[in-house]
Amino acid sequence: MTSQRDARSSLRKQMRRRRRSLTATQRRHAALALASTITTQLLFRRNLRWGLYLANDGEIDPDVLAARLVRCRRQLFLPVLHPVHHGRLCFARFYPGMPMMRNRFGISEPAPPLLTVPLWTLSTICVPLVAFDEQGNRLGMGGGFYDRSFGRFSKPSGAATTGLVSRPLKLGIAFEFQGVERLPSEPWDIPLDAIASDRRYQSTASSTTVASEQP
Ligand SMILES: Nc1nc2c(c(=O)[nH]1)N(C=O)[C@@H](CNc1ccc(C(=O)N[C@@H](CCC(=O)O)C(=O)O)cc1)CN2
Ligand SMILES: Nc1ncnc2c1ncn2[C@@H]1O[C@H](COP(=O)(O)OP(=O)(O)OP(=O)(O)O)[C@@H](O)[C@H]1O
Repeated sequence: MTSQRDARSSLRKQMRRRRRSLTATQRRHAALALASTITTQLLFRRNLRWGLYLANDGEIDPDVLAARLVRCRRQLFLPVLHPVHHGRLCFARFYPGMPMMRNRFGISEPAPPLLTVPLWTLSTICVPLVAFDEQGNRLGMGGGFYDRSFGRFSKPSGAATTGLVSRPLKLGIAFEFQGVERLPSEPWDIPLDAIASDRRYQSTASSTTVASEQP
């Protein structure tokens, strides 16, 4: 158990170092390529409400994707550290130019008063990754925020599901080099439905259905 924790921790360090070491040009190319891998998918046209993130610690930047979503009149939401439920995230509507404040990790988030929405009302949540595997297992920054937030909505039951549609679609976002053959999963890990990188878009083995709605 401890060795598994050590392995995750050293992989986290290694991947974080590698992504921070990219040049500005490499980052720009990757951000453009990432946007292309997503905008060519059906879900880009179908899905209206997108959870994104503001790049931090060398993460692949979804800013080009965000600009294209805004141009296509999609609604954007950003994660905010939950003010009441410690260790969880809530998602707040984001408008370019709105007032922002830094959270305790130094990441900008929409400032109060917040327009938060239930997680299941989003169609896609782009999840920042430190590492991932083909099965949809993920390694994040180690706070457990996404796992805790997804936990209640992971099963295709109740309000999160209408017919075959399971919401939100959990779309992991990363540089291609962050992919590893096999990540040991922990009991609390919620697998991703799909992964988008600067090279490809791929549904994972854990994926059930693609969340979609007509504009
Ligand atoms: N862009 C982005 N936003 C995000 C996340 C993320 O991974 N990326 N999160 C995903 O969960 C949440 C924030 N979680 C985070 C967890 C740890 C650290 C971090 O830098 N940890 C430091 C030690 C922090 C400390 O002083 O306690 C470190 O590991 O160096 C950052 C964000 C919500 N927003
Ligand atoms: N659903 C949960 N309920 C309670 N504790 C949890 C849950 N999910 C994760 N944790 C706790 O959070 C800690 C960090 O988990 P983990 O290493 O999987 O984070 P991560 O997936 O890398 O981070 P993040 O989800 O923020 O990207 C773990 O030690 C675990 O105890």
